[in-house]
Amino acid sequence: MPLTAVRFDGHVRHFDLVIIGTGSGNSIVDKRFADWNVAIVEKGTFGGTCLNVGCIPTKMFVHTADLAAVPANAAKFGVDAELTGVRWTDVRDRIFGRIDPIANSGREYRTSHPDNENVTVYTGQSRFVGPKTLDTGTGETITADRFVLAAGSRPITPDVPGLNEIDFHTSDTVMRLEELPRTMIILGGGFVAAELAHVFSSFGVDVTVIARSGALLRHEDADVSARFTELASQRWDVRLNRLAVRAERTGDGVTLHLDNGETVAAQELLVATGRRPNTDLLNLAATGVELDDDGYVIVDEHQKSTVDGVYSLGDMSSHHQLKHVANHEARVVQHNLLHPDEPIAADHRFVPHAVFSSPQIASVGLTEEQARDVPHVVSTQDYAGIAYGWAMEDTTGFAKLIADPSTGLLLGAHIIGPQASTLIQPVIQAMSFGLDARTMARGQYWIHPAMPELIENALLNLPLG
Ligand SMILES: Cc1cc2nc3c(=O)[nH]c(=O)nc-3n(C[C@H](O)[C@H](O)[C@H](O)COP(=O)(O)OP(=O)(O)OC[C@H]3O[C@@H](n4cnc5c(N)ncnc54)[C@H](O)[C@@H]3O)c2cc1C
Ligand SMILES: NC(=O)c1ccc[n+]([C@@H]2O[C@H](COP(=O)([O-])OP(=O)(O)OC[C@H]3O[C@@H](n4cnc5c(N)ncnc54)[C@H](O)[C@@H]3O)[C@@H](O)[C@H]2O)c1
Repeated sequence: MPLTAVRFDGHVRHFDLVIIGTGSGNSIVDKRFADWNVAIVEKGTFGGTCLNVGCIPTKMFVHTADLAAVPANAAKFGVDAELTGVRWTDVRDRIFGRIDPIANSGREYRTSHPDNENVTVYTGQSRFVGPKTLDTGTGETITADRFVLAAGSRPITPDVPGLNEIDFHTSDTVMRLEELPRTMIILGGGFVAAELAHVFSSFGVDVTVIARSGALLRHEDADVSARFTELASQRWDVRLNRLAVRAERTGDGVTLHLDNGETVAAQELLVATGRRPNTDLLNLAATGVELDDDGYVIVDEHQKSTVDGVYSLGDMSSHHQLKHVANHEARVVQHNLLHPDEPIAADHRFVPHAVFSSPQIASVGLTEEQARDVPHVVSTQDYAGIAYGWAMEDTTGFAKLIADPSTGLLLGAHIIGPQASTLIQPVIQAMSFGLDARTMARGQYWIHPAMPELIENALLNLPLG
C-alpha cells in the first residue's frame, strides 16, 4: 500500500485518510491502518447519534419503562402490584452516567492512546472548501487522498409558524430533561414517537401524539400499523390526520394549534418528524460529491461516492437510517480502503428493523402491499395461539409471513408483540441464507413451549404446495 508521509504544504496538512463523523465512521481505523496518516473530524460528542442520543439511551429508557409498566398489567394474572414512583433523575443519571464515560473514553482513546499515534483528531464542524480540501472548523484546512463521509443525520424541524420561537425538544434533548413533565405532546407518528411515547407514558406522563397521516408507523405492513395505532390509541391521546399550523408558548408550557381548529396544550413538546442527512453542513459540491433528491450522498455498491477516493456510509448516504446498516457499511468501507483492488459490495437485500415500543414491532423484507405485484402467499399466527402466548395472556400480537409459493422462500416477515425484535432473527437468517419455509420449519427442533413457536407455526401455516 503506497502511503504518503505527513506533509505540510503551506498551512495545509495532507493525510492518507480523513474520516468525518465518529459514529460508525470511528470504527474503521484499527491496527491495519497503523502506517496510514489519518485525521478524524467530529463536531459534537464522540460516538455519534446511536451512543449518545439514539439507540443506546432510548433502549435503556425503554427497558426501564417496560419495568414501570408491569404493575398496570399484572392484575389480570392475579398479581396486585402498584407503581409508587419513578425517580426520573435517578433513571436519567444512571443511563447517562454509563453512556457519557463511554463517549469520553472513545475520544481519549483516539487522542491519547499509543494505538493512535498516526491519528489526529480535529474537534470542529468541517466543510469542504475545494476538491478533497476540508476546512476542519478549527482554523486548520487539510487535504487527503481518501475521505469517508460519515457525518450522519439530524432531526428535522417542521415548518410550523411559531415553533422556532418556543423551546421544544427533539430526541437530542428530551432524554436529559431536568424533571419529568406532567404532560407531553409528541409531534410525529414514526419510530421516535412510538418509542418515547411508551417511555414517558410508562413513567406517568400524559402523552398526546399528533400524526399527520391516518395511522402511526404507517411504513409498517398495514395490519401491523393498524394494530399498533389501535393499541396506542388506548394508551395515549392519539390525534390522526392532523397538521400543526401554529405553536406558541402558554403558561408553563406549549400550545399547538391544529388544522381542524383543535388546540393541544402540554408542559413539553417533543418534535419527532424525521431526520435529514447532514450533507448540507459539508458543502459537498466543493469536492464534487453528488447528492440524491433527498440530500443523501449517492454511493455505489462499494459505498463509493461519485468522486474517486471518497466513500460514504450510514445516515449520510442510507435512507434506512439504522445503526446496523451504518455498521455494516463501515465494514464494507474499511475493507475497500484496505483492499481497493478487491472491493466488496454492501448487502442491502434484507435490512430488518425493530420499533422498541409497547408492543414491540419487528420487520424484514416486503410488506403485503409491497408484495402485491409478485406471486406470494401469506400466513399469520397469533401469539394467543401458541403456548407461551397463553402464559402471557397475549390477545393482540401476531406474526405475518409472506413467501414465494413456488420456491417457499420467505419474502417478508412482520411481527407485533412481545420480544418481536428477537423473534424475527431466525427469519432474517433464513432469508439471508436462502432457507425455504418448509425446511426451516421441519429441519430443526423448536423449543417447546418457547416463544419462537410463533414463527414455527407461522411457517407451517403458509399455504405452500
Ligand atoms: C432516538 C433515536 C433512536 C434510535 N434507535 C435506533 C435503534 O434502536 N436501532 C437502530 O438501528 N438505529 C437507531 N437509530 C438510528 C441510528 O442512531 C443511526 O442510524 C446511526 O447512529 C447513524 O450512524 P452514523 O455513523 O451514520 O451517524 P452518526 O452516529 O450520527 O455520526 C455522525 C457524526 O458526525 C458528526 N458530524 C456531523 N456533521 C459534521 C461536520 N460537518 N463535521 C464534523 N463532524 C460532523 C456528528 O456530530 C456525529 O457525531 C436511532 C436514532 C435516534 C435519533
Ligand atoms: N428502533 C429504531 O431502529 C429507531 C428508533 C428511533 C429512530 N430511528 C431512526 O431515526 C429516524 C428518525 O425517527 P423519527 O421518528 O424522527 O422519523 P420517522 O421517519 O420514523 O417518523 C417521522 C414521522 O413524522 C411525521 N411527520 C413528518 N413531517 C411532519 C410534519 N411536518 N408534521 C407532522 N408530522 C410530520 C411523519 O409522517 C412520520 O410519522 C427513523 O427513520 C429511524 O430510522 C430508529
